[in-house]
Amino acid sequence: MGATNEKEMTLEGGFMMPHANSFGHTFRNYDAESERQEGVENFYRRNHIYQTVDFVRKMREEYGKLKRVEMSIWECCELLNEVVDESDPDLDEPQIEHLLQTAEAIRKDYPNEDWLHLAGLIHDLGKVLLLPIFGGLPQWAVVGDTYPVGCRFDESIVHHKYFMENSDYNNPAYNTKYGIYSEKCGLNNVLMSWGHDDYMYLVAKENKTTLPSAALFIIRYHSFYALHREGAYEHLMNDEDVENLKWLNIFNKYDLYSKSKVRVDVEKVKPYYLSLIEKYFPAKLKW
Ligand SMILES: O[C@H]1[C@H](O)[C@@H](O)[C@H](O)[C@@H](O)[C@H]1O
Ligand SMILES: [Fe+2]
Ligand SMILES: [Fe+2]
Repeated sequence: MGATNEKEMTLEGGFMMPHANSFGHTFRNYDAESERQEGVENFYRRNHIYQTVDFVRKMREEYGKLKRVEMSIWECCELLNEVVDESDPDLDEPQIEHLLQTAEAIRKDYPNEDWLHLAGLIHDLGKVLLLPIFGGLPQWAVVGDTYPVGCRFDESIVHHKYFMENSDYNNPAYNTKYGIYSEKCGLNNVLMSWGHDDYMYLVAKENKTTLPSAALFIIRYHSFYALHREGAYEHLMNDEDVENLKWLNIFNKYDLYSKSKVRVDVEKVKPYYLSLIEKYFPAKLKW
C-alpha cells in the first residue's frame, strides 16, 4: 500500500483499511457526486425493476445446466479482464487485479487458510456472464449487490426506491416479511437476485469442488450487503449460515478495501494460485 497516505488508513488486524477509494470518496457511497454516481444509480434502477421471482427461477434453471463452455479456473480469470462492472463506485482497476488484490491481502493476514485465498481469487469469476459466449447478460443481471426475491425488499438495500417498479412489489405472496419463506429456513432455500455470486456457486458445486462450506457461502453471498453489513434478513438464516457468516464478514473487508492502485505481479503469484486450483478443483470445469 506504499503509495497511499497512512494517516488516511485504519489498522484492523494486520490489514490497513483506506478511508477513501481511488476516486477520493468513502467506499460504497452511492449518493456522493462522482463521475460514477449516475451510471451506478441507473444500473440499480434496472436491477431493481427486473429481478423478480420468475426471472431468478428461469436463470437458475438455464445456467444450472452448465452447457456453455469448458475451461479451467485460471482461464476464466484471464477472460475476466474483458469485463467492466458498471455497478461498482469504487473499482478503477481491471477485474483480475481485483481478484489478486483480494486474495493476496487475505493471504498476508491468514497465511494458513489457503481455501480463503482461493475464495478471494474466484469470488467474482461469475462476471463472465457478461461475455457473449455466456449469453452476454445485461449488467443488471450479473453485478451489483444481491438480495432475496420472494419476500419484502428490505429498505437497507442500495437505491431501494426503485423496487416500487418491480412487478413483485405489489404481489401479496411476495411482499411480506417472510413471503414464500419461513423462519430460519436457511439461506440455501432462499432465492437470491440472479448474478455472478449464485452462478459461481453453482459452477463450483456442480463441478464438485472440495472447498469447505464457508468458501461456498462466501462466493454465494458476498454481494448480499443487506445481510452482512446491515443485518437484514437474519430471520431466514439457520445455524450453519450463522457460522459461515463469520467468515464472510472477514472476507468482506478484503474484498472491499483492497481495491487500490497497487498492482499485483500476476506472473509472480500465478504458480501459488495454480497449486490451490489444482488442490480444490478439477483441471477443466463445466460453465
Ligand atoms: O458493485 C459491486 C460489485 O459488482 C461486486 O463484485 C459485488 O460483489 C458487489 O456487491 C457490488 O456492489
Ligand atoms: Fe462480487
Ligand atoms: Fe469482489
